[in-house]
Amino acid sequence: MSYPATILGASVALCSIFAFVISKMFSFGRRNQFLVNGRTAIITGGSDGMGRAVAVQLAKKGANVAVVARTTEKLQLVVESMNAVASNPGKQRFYYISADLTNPAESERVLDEVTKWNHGAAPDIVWCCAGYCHPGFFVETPVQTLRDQMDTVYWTAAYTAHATLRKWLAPAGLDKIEHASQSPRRHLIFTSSVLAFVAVAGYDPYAPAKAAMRSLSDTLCQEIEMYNGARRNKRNAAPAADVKIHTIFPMGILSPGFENEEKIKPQLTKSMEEADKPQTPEEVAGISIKALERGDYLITTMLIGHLMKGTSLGTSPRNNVFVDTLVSWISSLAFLFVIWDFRKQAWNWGKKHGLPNSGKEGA
Ligand SMILES: NC(=O)C1=CN([C@@H]2O[C@H](COP(=O)(O)OP(=O)(O)OC[C@H]3O[C@@H](n4cnc5c(N)ncnc54)[C@H](OP(=O)(O)O)[C@@H]3O)[C@@H](O)[C@H]2O)C=CC1
Ligand SMILES: CCCCCCCCCCCCCCCC(=O)[C@@H](N)CO
Repeated sequence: MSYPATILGASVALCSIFAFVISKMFSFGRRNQFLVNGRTAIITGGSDGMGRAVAVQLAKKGANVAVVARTTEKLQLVVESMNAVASNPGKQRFYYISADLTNPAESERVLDEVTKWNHGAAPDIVWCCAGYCHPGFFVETPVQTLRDQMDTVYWTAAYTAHATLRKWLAPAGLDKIEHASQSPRRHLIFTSSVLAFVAVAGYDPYAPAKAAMRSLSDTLCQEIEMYNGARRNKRNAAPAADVKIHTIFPMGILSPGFENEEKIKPQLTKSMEEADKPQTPEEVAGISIKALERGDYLITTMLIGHLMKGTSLGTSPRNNVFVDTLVSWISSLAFLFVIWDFRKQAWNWGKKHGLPNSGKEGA
């Protein structure tokens, strides 16, 4: 092992032990911040991969769940799985809607249809998981694919958020405004990627859309406080419940989507992300739900993910000021090495193999 790698490893290990101890100290005895039992959730992209795992786990915890995606057959299977694990089989209800969420009118239809199904009440939890990744180098990728990625990754989430927040933030009649203690908060959850924190060559069509989602999340997270504050103004109309925003930043997830992306992923990209050991959708869903229960805002699912977030905290609200600050100090040093290493890997790749398509027919 080389000298910088040893120092890096030692500091990472020390930092994680320290961070773990401090975070345990702070979270001891805290209330569950993500109540799902008896509440109603929409999961977009709920027919496969992480979205499906989230849907099944929320069903297990007692939620009513509506899953949304395009393919009906897969959605029906998920409804069966949710029925099989429901903790309160007589009472819980499950539903699916086939919709292409790249169309904003469809996002509105989904919210309206679920509200109707939920006896006229808007859902309590909306978790955006829809999306897939089309990796490739920028100039090798047709412009239409670049646009498609923005549509499926960013816009499906932004449209869903827009339709949801328009319902949640509409002023309720004074009699409908409930005290924070009576009405648990509503949660809007985005699913981004660690690629919003750290650049990896070959993710040009996809990473910008995930970074845009993080920016929307940060901006909303600030703006939503105005609406939450308005609920403490006793004289005027205000939203019926407080709203919290969260974003999940997974590393690789062993899903059908991931299998497809592996088939077209450039070798250089594969070698850069070698340190990533993909997790199962169930692991990612479970870790994310635990973090939501702690009340976390920007959520990563494993050590390398925590470090990638640490180097890119910017002005995002912190989960824990001490732990996040400590990790960001370590990360900012560790990534000085990674930035240099990634650029060197790219340069060496070109030197060894030439242009990406050289030697291929029609290049
Ligand atoms: N897999 C990975 O390595 C990583 C994934 N992520 C992100 O996590 C999320 C889940 O990924 P993953 O578990 O791989 O999911 P999958 O690719 O396995 O499943 C994607 C889901 O989204 C649905 N979907 C796709 N396009 C649309 C659309 N236009 N309208 C409605 N639904 C749509 C799919 O159903 P259907 O096709 O029937 O519409 C399916 O339910 C995605 O946002 C992804 O970008 C983040 C980091 C890593
Ligand atoms: C000391 C710290 C060392 C850190 C090394 C950095 C390692 C980079 C790993 C990159 C992982 C990229 C996962 C992409 C997930 C994703 O979004 C796609 N699969 C799309 O679906």
